[in-house]
Amino acid sequence: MTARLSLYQKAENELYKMDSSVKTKFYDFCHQFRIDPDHPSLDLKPLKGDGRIFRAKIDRSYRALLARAGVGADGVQQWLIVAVRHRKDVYEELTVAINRITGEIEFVDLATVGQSVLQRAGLQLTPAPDEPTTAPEPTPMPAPSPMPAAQQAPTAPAEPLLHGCTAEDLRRLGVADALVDLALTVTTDEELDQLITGAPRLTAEVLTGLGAGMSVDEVEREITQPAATDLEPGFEDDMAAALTRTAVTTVDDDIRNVLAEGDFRAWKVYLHPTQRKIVERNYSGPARVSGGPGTGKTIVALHRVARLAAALPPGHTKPILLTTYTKNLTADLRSRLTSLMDPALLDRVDIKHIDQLAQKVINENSAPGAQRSLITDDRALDVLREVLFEHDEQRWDAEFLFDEWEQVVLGQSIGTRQDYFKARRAGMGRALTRPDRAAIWKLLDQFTLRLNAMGRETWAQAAERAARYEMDRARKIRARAEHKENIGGGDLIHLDDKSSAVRYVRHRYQHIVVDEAQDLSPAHWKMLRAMAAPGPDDLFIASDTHQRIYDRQVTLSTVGINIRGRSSKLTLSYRTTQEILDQAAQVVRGGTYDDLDDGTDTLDGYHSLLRGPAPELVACTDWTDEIDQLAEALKRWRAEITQPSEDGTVRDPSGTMAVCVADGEMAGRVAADLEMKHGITTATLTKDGPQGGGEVHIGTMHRFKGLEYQKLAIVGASDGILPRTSLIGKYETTDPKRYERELKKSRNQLFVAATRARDALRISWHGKPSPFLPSAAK
Ligand SMILES: Nc1ncnc2c1ncn2[C@@H]1O[C@H](COP(=O)(O)OP(=O)(O)OP(=O)(O)O)[C@@H](O)[C@H]1O
Repeated sequence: MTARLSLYQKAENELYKMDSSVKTKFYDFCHQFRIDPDHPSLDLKPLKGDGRIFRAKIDRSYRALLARAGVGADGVQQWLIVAVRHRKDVYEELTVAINRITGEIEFVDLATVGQSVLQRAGLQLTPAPDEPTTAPEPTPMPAPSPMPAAQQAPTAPAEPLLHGCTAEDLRRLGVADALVDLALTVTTDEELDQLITGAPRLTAEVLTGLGAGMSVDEVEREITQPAATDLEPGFEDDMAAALTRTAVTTVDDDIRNVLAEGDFRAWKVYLHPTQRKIVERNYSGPARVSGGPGTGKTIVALHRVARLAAALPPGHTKPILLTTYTKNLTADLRSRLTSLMDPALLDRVDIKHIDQLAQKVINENSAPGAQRSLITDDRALDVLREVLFEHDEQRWDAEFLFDEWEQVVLGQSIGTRQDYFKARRAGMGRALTRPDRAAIWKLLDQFTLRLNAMGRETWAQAAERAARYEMDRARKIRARAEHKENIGGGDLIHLDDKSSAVRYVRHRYQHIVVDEAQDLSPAHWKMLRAMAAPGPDDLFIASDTHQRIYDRQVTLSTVGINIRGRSSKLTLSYRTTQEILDQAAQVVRGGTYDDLDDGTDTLDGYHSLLRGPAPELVACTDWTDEIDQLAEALKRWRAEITQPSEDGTVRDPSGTMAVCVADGEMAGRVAADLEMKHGITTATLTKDGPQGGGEVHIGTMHRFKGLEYQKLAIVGASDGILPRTSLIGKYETTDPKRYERELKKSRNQLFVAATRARDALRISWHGKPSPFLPSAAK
């Protein structure tokens, strides 16, 4: 090998989409280049313009654009492929520079900037001359010629879109020099979008933020500063050092597999600098990452698990726990982690959903045959109703008491009547006097005794019991450590601690990583806290309280988890287009959201670089009309997805489209109507994942947590269904605080559902639209 070759991330993404015949020639090109970059068949030549950029021949039609990236420590010359272009699309207006904020190598091709902007800036693109033997080609993308005077708009030129910023501001924020003046001439959103599409990453993020109305200071705080790196003087000329900071793929014999993996590979390799910092930081205690939907919280959590596992000393235990709230998400985490990690290291990670973990603890602590079986909340409520009926109790209904039990009694692990008298009931609505509390305690006591007698317990009860066992275990570990310290260290074998179980008991895990943490209950947190010894990197929490869809509130500091000073935020959505994100943000706008602690969380700075069609908001006349129109949309989407690509491949549409509804009954109706009336095959989303082999996934909003689909339809978004007035309306007068909580839960469900869509979102209703869709009411 005489040259080391790397592939710029944007170039790799472009290559994924190219025809397989071009890819094959590209592999051959790379092979030849690494052996001898000066081989005559490659025809490596510097381009005019920037001077740092070279072009080399892949085949008759395609050219690789390359930059020299210094010499490696082993003396081998390094080259970076910044783009692969058809020879007709190579112009001289190309630049390679080192970004003053990130220190990364950035490539800018002005051919990707919109014509109107270039024209306004008075720029002409010059086709780069190709080999002289080539017959002259008509200039494929003629430089814009000035418009005839008669056609020129008589009105004053439109105001620049970024009129509040100066060139100096843009430079300070990290916009690539080659694009600063052009960005300031942009006058419409469309022009800005086009400029952003071809721009380097930080430039694109900064301009998107400014275009969305963020101030220069906000962009600096939310986008620029998190991406900043310490740079030595003279960094602008040190391409070899810049290469180490740039997201690239080293080109080796594996490049064929790399390109074959396509988009799937992106999240495994290219972490955003803000994501990478969170993954790589050493935390002195519990840490939290927050961020809107699709910003990569799960990706960060997975990479963090991989990094923690790689740092473990060799062994055969599972010192890392990766957990989340639901079963189907746990399966998803497992499959993504499997594709990210070496199997030997993966073996050191325990992947369990939170209830599975609680059950494991309970089983370990229960005598054989003494286990209680689980009962659903609905069934437990029936038992409570029976108790109330037998006591002829009418002051409080079963729902109120059940809520009180879950949120206050179990939520705060209250074990005695005296403690219940003192319990905090913030956010619970209806005030309760001391005699009220005495009566309620008695009723709840009867209720739990009855469940006990039936040999049953709810999930929340099981979680609370597991937390108590685990806290007890942690106390024993602490006592043993203190004892050992008091006696001056050493082995406890010959001392008074007779129980071998206590002697060998240890914390279950060294590191715990929690995804979708906003839905865990206080009992879950107490259990997790007790499972790892407090210390460096003990707990890592990924959450977004805007996506809390179960009625669980927790202040981590009250369960012994202190995340102060160890919180970070992600703001760039990798999943959703800006258009979908704007629609979804309307749903939760104006609400206040906690940060799992005493502070608040916002979606400030949340943005996307992806662009797509505006979400469709569709008013229908009745259910039949809604289903008919849905079926039409699904068929249209299917046709788009199965459109053959350049090389004739047709994509399998299964699992790329989904329909989301408010409840299970509606899911059944939609599936039956689509299948029977329209011949569209469906699969139902269950807690174990999609069941049935059909193409379109259908499920309730709860089931969509953490998932994503290329195209998604939300059906039945009517007033009365979102929110479900028949269920929660009664609280409006009897328990206004609970009413507010229920409304928020319902809003969050719609927010979660809407942000599952990657490219297309469609929301329909009949009757009056949901009040959570302000733009639909217009
Ligand atoms: N650095 C990255 N490069 C490429 N793709 C990424 C990157 N980070 C995240 N993604 C992609 O963005 C999508 C959303 O990521 P992820 O599921 O981690 O987001 P999230 O914040 O956990 O979302 P949610 O809160 O909605 O569940 C996924 O398809 C993921 O592969």
